[in-house]
Amino acid sequence: MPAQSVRSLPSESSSVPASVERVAETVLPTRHGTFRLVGYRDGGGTEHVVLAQGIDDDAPDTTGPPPLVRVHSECLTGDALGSWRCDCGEQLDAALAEIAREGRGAVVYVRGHEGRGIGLLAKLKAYALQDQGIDTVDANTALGLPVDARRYDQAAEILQDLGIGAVRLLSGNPAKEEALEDLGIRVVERRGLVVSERSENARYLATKRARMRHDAAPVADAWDLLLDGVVPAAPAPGEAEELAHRYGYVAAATGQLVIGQLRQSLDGFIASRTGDAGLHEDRGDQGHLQRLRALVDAVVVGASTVLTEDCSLAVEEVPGSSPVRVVLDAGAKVGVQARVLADDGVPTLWITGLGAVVPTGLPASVEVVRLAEGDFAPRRVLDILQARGLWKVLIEGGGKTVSRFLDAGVLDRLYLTTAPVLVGDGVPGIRFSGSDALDEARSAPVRRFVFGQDICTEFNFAAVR
Ligand SMILES: Nc1nc2c(ncn2[C@@H]2O[C@H](COP(=O)(O)OP(=O)(O)OP(=O)(O)O)[C@@H](O)[C@H]2O)c(=O)[nH]1
Ligand SMILES: [Zn+2]
Repeated sequence: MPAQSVRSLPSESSSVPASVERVAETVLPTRHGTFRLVGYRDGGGTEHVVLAQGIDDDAPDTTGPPPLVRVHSECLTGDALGSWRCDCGEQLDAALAEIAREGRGAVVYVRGHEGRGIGLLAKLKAYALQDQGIDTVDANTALGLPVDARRYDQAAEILQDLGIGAVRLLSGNPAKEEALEDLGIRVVERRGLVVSERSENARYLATKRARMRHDAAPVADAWDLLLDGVVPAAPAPGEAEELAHRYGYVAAATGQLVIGQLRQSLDGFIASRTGDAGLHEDRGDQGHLQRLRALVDAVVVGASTVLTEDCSLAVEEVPGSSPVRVVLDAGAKVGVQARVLADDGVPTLWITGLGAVVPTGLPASVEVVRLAEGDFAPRRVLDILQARGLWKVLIEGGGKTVSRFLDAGVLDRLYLTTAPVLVGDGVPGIRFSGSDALDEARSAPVRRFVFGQDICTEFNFAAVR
């Protein structure tokens, strides 16, 4: 027999009137910023809280769109204990993050909603039944309890008390929208929050969709979140977790971030003495360089690298857009045929010397920046990029360029990958002025990644600055 779809009980079915009373007001600093915390008690004695930002009850802002609002049902196991059986904790976290990002909105944290209104211990009994194979809907019914006993009149009254008559609702549950509308709150938009689908919650999420009319929750793709500058709160084990672990710091960075990367032979060369740079062909780096490019605003290379490798510096193998290309080329030696100067929709900053002769007829996407000879110092280059809004920068090569940025002390991180070959003599990789005493040698906390036969060492210089 096909599973029956269930509607929640209408809010009128409950006997106790809400009639909320505002009891306390303070502030709550959280990892998403500081929220106004307002405490209410309803007519049945249940206590509720609201976390709000940018909401002025006395002078509601009627100019812009209505605020983001989440009416969040209490869930001790999900919200406080980090349970993966449901998506509550992740939704609460995502709602606070979105509200903080907009600087305006409210989470109404509704107590008494535990277990869709049946209470904590009844929910645990329902979990025990689910452990034996029945779904979340039938488990409540088997206990002789309603599938969904939640009422929303207290939430509606709280919103009205805060001067919020219309909302953009953060919820995947159409019943919440209908209940609020019935109670006089205008829902101009409703959308679910991004959550991770895991083996532990997959059945629960599927049942919510199939039997409780929930929308399909937008499932977080960890890489998409990182590209959007968001660190996934609870990435699924496996690739998502690895990506969040490796690159979360790039997504989270708010100010300037300068990352160097270089792949060299074990004895420290990037090419043979004739300039054969075949070392770069098989990177075996699981898309590491592509991912770094996709996460930064600009990628910087020296002219020699462009001349020997004719790289496009584009993001091609992973989802994401190509960063602005920055070519350091005092003598304007890079020819117009070079791929970095191609008219391929990716902007290029061609930084050349004052007297260098630059060909005419360059594509509009190429901006030529002129610098005096002594002005190619790494900090000066970074200032030029920053002035153009390019805050996250990857110094991609070659050996001289990365070494100059390292020597200038401007690298926050350096990925130095060593390939298991010995070149003996050739184009040097990392070389810098160094120091007489070994205890002054550059060091920093490191992480190591194995890329095929290569070892990549990530120096976190920012941690010791
Ligand atoms: N009875 C019961 N309650 C559950 C179960 N899993 C989560 N809950 C409760 O369900 C409530 C959340 O309801 P959901 O249906 O997950 O989501 P929603 O609040 O209706 O919709 P969203 O706004 O999209 O989160 C919380 O109070 C949880 O404690 C379960 O298996 N059985
Ligand atoms: Zn939950």
